[in-house]
Amino acid sequence: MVVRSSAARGGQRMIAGELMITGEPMLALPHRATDRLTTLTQGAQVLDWRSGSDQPVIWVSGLSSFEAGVAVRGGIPLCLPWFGGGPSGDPTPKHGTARISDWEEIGEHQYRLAGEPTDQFPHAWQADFSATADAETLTLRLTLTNPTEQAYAIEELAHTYLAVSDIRQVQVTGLEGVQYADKVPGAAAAQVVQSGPITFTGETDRIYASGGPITLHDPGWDRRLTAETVGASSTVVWNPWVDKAAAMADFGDDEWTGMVCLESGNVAGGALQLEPGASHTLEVRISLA
Ligand SMILES: O=P(O)(O)OC[C@H]1O[C@H](O)[C@H](O)[C@@H](O)[C@@H]1O
Repeated sequence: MVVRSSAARGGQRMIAGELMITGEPMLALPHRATDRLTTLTQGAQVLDWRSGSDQPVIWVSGLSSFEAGVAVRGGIPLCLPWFGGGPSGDPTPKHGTARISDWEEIGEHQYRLAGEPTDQFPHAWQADFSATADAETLTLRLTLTNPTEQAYAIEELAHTYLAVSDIRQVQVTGLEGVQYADKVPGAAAAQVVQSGPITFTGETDRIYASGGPITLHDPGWDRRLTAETVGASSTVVWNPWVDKAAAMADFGDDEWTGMVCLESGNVAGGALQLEPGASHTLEVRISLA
């Protein structure tokens, strides 16, 4: 099922809670909508945060599919137990199994998933996720537990899609002097050090070796958003720009101007090492500054 695009809704951004209120059968996936938050059972994915800002904070593509087993384009997918193609580049599905799995709802915006060993990731794991929000702050908590008797490395990432007025006008600060791997095809393989604020002038896809804190400055909406973390060693920054946006079926050709992904977690060289029986909690707080 394809949710009608924002354009088809008269320029209004699709707001998941609104779907409940109007009773339109548009959001086919099981979800929970409360005053501030909408989360999906699939992926334990935050779909919307109705903050105190006049403008949306969380971005969802007007072309996203909301079919079971298909990744939703937008919100906050959780990439787990690997990110991208994992350390070897081989595992599929991309970004791990968690975002397309049904989690068990154990409370209001609280979910649990018991990951079974697979060929791609031959270890059991458990994930507990919760999201809480008020007008100023959205807080995510993801606890990973290794229930096995073997230590292993595991990747995790809160893949936050943020709405912006115009990607060409925004800046991200907080990663100055931090090393990053540039994943844009054709980029040099060597690590680069960030010099000054991040600005966007083309396809951007980077893994920074720092969990922040970072600030997104959006002069067009006269807004600043901060992302503070506990237990994160990586930040991924992504905007597909023109060609990659056009190549994605679930991404509007012009939508790249209105979004940026600022993703927090532990990936690549910063993957978690989990000892037998050990747990690790990642906390991400996104606030209006
Ligand atoms: O299209 P998806 O599988 O949802 O991935 C969307 C994007 O996610 C991350 O930001 C990666 O760094 C990008 O390389 C990727 O293109």
